[in-house]
Amino acid sequence: MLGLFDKDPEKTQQTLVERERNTSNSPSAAASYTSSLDMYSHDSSSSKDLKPTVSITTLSSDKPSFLVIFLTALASISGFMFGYDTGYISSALVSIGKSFGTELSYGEEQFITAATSLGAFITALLSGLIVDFSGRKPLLMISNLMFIVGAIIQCAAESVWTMIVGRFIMGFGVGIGSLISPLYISELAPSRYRGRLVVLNCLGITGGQLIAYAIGAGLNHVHNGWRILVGLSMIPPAIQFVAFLFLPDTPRYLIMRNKTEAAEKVLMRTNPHASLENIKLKILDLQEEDLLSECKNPFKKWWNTVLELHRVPSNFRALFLSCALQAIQQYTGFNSLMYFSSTIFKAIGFNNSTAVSLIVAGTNFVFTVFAFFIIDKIGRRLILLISIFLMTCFLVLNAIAFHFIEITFHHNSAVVLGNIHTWGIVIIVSMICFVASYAIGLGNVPWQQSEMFPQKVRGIGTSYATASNWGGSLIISATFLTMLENITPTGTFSLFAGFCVLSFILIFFCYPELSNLELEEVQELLTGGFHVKRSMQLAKARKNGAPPAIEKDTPESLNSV
Ligand SMILES: O[C@H]1[C@H](O)[C@@H](O)[C@H](O)[C@@H](O)[C@H]1O
Repeated sequence: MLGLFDKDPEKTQQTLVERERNTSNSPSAAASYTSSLDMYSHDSSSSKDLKPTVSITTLSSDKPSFLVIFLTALASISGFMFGYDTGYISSALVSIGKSFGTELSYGEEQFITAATSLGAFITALLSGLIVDFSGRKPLLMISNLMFIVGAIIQCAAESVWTMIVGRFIMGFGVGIGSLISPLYISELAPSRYRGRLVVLNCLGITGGQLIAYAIGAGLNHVHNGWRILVGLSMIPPAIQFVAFLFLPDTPRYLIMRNKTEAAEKVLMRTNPHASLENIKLKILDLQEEDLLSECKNPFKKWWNTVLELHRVPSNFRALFLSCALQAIQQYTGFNSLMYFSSTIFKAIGFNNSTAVSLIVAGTNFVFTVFAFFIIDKIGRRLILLISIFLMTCFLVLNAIAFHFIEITFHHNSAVVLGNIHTWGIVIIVSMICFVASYAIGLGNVPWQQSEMFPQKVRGIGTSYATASNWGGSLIISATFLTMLENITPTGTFSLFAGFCVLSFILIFFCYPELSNLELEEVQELLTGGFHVKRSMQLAKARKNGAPPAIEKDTPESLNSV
C-alpha cells in the first residue's frame, strides 16, 4: 500500500516497531495526541505479523494555534483577491466605456469579463504541474505579482484591448491563488478545524465580492472611478507578498523536498502543545506517504504522478469527486446571479439594480459566515445535501414565477411588459433564498478539495478541480444571457434545477463525509469504494474525540459502501 513496504521491508518493520514502542512508552502523549487508524489487517502484538498499516498521528485536538490562524488569514488574501477581481468588473463596466471614447459593445463587455476567467483557467491547470517543485508559498507570491501587474495595466489602459490584456494577466493571479490558498490552508490546519479554516478563504472570496460591489456603487458617479476601484486592488497582494517573505511553506511540502528540519520547526510552531515525540511521529507519517515519489528525474517524477492520479483507483475517485463538486458549483447557476443579477432584476421591473446586486453579494457573504460556524459540526456531506435540496426548491419557484411574467430579452437588455407584481416579489425573494442556500454549502465545500488527495498527487489533483471550476464559470457567464433569450428564464432556471437534482443524487451515493479526518486517512477511505456509510461512522467517532473502534477489514467489507 504505502511505498515504504515495497522498498525496504526491514526498515519498515523497524520503524513501525519503534513507533509502537514510542507510543506505548508514553501513554499520556499517546492518549492526548496519537491515535492509530489501521485501515487494514494488522496484529500489533507481534512485529513479525506487521502488514501494511497506516498509522496516523493526530498532533493536537486543541484549537488551531495563533500562527495557524494568522497564516490562514494571510493566505485568504488570495481568496479576497479572487472575489474582488471577479466582483468589481460588473460596476466598472458601466463607466469604463466612456473612458475609451465609445460605449462598450456587448461583445467587448463579455471579453473583458471572461478574460479573467480564461487566465484563471490556464494558470489553475499549469500551476498544478509545478506546485510540488516550486512550493506553495513561492507560487502565492508569484500570483501577487500578477495581480499587481494586471492592475497597473488596467489602470493605465486607454483602449479596450489593453484592458483585456490587464484582466487576462490578473486572471493568472486569480487562478494560482484560487488553487494554492485552500491547499496551503488545508495542509497546515489541524484536522478538526480544517473545514472552518478553508471556509475562511471562502469568506475572503465572498467578502471581496461584497466590498468590490460596495466600493463600485460608491464610485459610480466619480469620473474615472473605475480606475480607483482597480488601483485599490493592488494593496492586498502587496501585503501578502511582503508578509510571505518572512513566513514558512507547509510541512507537507517541506517533507516532499526532504527538508525535514525545516518541517519539524514549522510543525513545532504550528502545534505548540504537541510533544517533540509526536512531532517526530507525524514527520514519519508524512515521509511514509511521500516515499513512492522518490525519483531523481523531475520530469519522470511528474509523469509518474500524473499516471498515479489516473491509475490508482482511490486517487481517481478523489479526482472524480473534486472535479464533480467544482463543476456542480458552477453549472447549478449561482454565478449567473453574481454577474447578471442587475440585468435580471431590471427585467422584472426593479430599477435599483446596484442595491439588488449588493443584497445578493451581502447574502452570499453572511451565509458563508454561517457556514464557517457549522461546517465542521454538521459535516460537509449533510450540509451539501441540505444546500442543494434548498437550491432546487428555490430554482423551481423561480422558474414558475418567471412563467407568469412577460419579459422579452434582447441583446443584453430585458424589457418587462407590465408592472412589477406579486410574481416579481416572489422572484426576488426566491433568488435571495437561493443565494443563501448556495452559500451555506455548495459555495464552500468544493473548495475543501485538497483534503481528498494524498500528498503526492494533491497538487495536480486540486489543479484539475480548480480548472473545472473556472471552466464552468467561463461557460455559464458566456451562455447565460443567450439561454435567457433562447430558452426563456423559466427554461434556464429549470435547467439549473435539473442539474441540482442530478447533483443531489450523485452526492448522496458517492460523496463520503471527510470532516475531522486526518488528510492521510482520507485516501484510505477512498480505497476500494466511496465508503459513504463507513465515512460517516468514522467522522462521528472522530468528532466525539475517540479514535474509531477499528474492526479488521477484509477486501469485501472495504468494498461495501
Ligand atoms: O466559492 C466561490 C463563491 O461562492 C463565489 O461567490 C463565487 O462567485 C465563486 O464562483 C465560487 O467559487
